[in-house]
Amino acid sequence: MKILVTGGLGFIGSHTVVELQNEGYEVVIIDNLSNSSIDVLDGITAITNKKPHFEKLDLKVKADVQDFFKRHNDIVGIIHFAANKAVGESVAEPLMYYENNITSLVYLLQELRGLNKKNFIFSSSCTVYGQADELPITENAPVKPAESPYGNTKQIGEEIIRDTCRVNGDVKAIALRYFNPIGAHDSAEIGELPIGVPQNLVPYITQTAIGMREQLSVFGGDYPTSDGTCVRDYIHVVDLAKAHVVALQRLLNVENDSNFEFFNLGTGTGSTVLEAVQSFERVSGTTLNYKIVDRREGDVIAAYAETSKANKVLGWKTELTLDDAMASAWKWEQKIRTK
Ligand SMILES: NC(=O)c1ccc[n+]([C@@H]2O[C@H](COP(=O)([O-])OP(=O)(O)OC[C@H]3O[C@@H](n4cnc5c(N)ncnc54)[C@H](O)[C@@H]3O)[C@@H](O)[C@H]2O)c1
Ligand SMILES: O=c1ccn([C@@H]2O[C@H](COP(=O)(O)OP(=O)(O)O[C@H]3O[C@H](CO)[C@@H](O)[C@H](O)[C@H]3O)[C@@H](O)[C@H]2O)c(=O)[nH]1
Repeated sequence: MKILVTGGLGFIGSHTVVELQNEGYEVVIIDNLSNSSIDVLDGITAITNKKPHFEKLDLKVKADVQDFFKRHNDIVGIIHFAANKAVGESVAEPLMYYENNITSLVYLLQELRGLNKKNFIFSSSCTVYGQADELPITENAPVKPAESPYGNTKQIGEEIIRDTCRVNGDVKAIALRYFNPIGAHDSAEIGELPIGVPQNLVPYITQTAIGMREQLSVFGGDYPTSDGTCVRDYIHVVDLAKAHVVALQRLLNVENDSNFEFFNLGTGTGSTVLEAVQSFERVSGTTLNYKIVDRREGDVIAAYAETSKANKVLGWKTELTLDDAMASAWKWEQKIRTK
């Protein structure tokens, strides 16, 4: 069965391609390489022994998207990762974010018309909840006004899919709201490759430990949490990737009342920034140079998932720990810097 993975050479997409291939799916990747490298294809192939079909294509170019689907009208499922994802950049360049994240989605959904199987999985984010009133966060928590254009593209994206499903009963869609994906494949063949100075915690930690950055700034030590630092739900990217396979299987095999569903994907456990640092120090055997500095604008205090919907309905739960994720991120960082 042929599955299209957009953004399949990116961080989460590449790990999902591996899990799909492991389950026997035939994978076609679209990526414009705006935030990834063609080398990732070799990394995937080294793990699975099967090179996925790859097309360098920009989803913002409607004619190219239409042409792609003319040649691949036997696709039975689409997993749509391709998007810009840097929160700060989206504040500075809102139209770039709206153009890329929204038009790509619309062009893909338009092409569902020509497919016999119209199954669609969308990468959403826990950012849609903002600072939730209650923790852990259930799928019933209200969607809060977006803090950034990036966050808004995820909210609008979900609405576009909901509206599409409402009038097209044969379209089946699932939005997956990721908490904080981290880590790398255990083989260290693929992992996270941020361009420039990392904005996210874990790549900043590993780059500090390897000597590329002098010191980790811990943003805020006076939050109302157990140690004063923010709480997040860090999920191993391999666990996250596997959730896409079960979500796809649900779309392919299960008849249910709703043709648009959404699920939180997290571990259900919150960790503070300092607990994440301690986990890294534990598994790497290094001492990290860090300093507590002022709060970062826009950070929510705490976010972690209530995962029982995904556990029960998808039959999925995380298997890997924060320590596993940190160990894999460290292994990956060490491998790419010694290449
Ligand atoms: N990483 C996170 O913390 C996180 C959290 C929540 C949601 N998400 C969402 O998950 C998805 C994947 O995230 P990621 O961390 O793997 O990001 P990533 O940047 O590593 O991967 C995205 C891929 O999409 C490609 N791409 C972007 N625009 C494209 C276009 N117009 N045409 C073709 N390819 C294009 C990029 O080159 C890249 O390879 C994104 O939609 C992101 O918003 C990520
Ligand atoms: O150098 C750093 C980087 C981060 N942090 C802190 O670490 C935590 C996690 O930060 P980060 O890794 O940047 O993740 P989030 O800000 O939670 O956002 C990520 O997770 C969201 C939910 O999935 C996505 O929407 C965003 O795109 C993605 O960047 C926060 O408390 C940050 O203040 C630091 O203290 N120092």
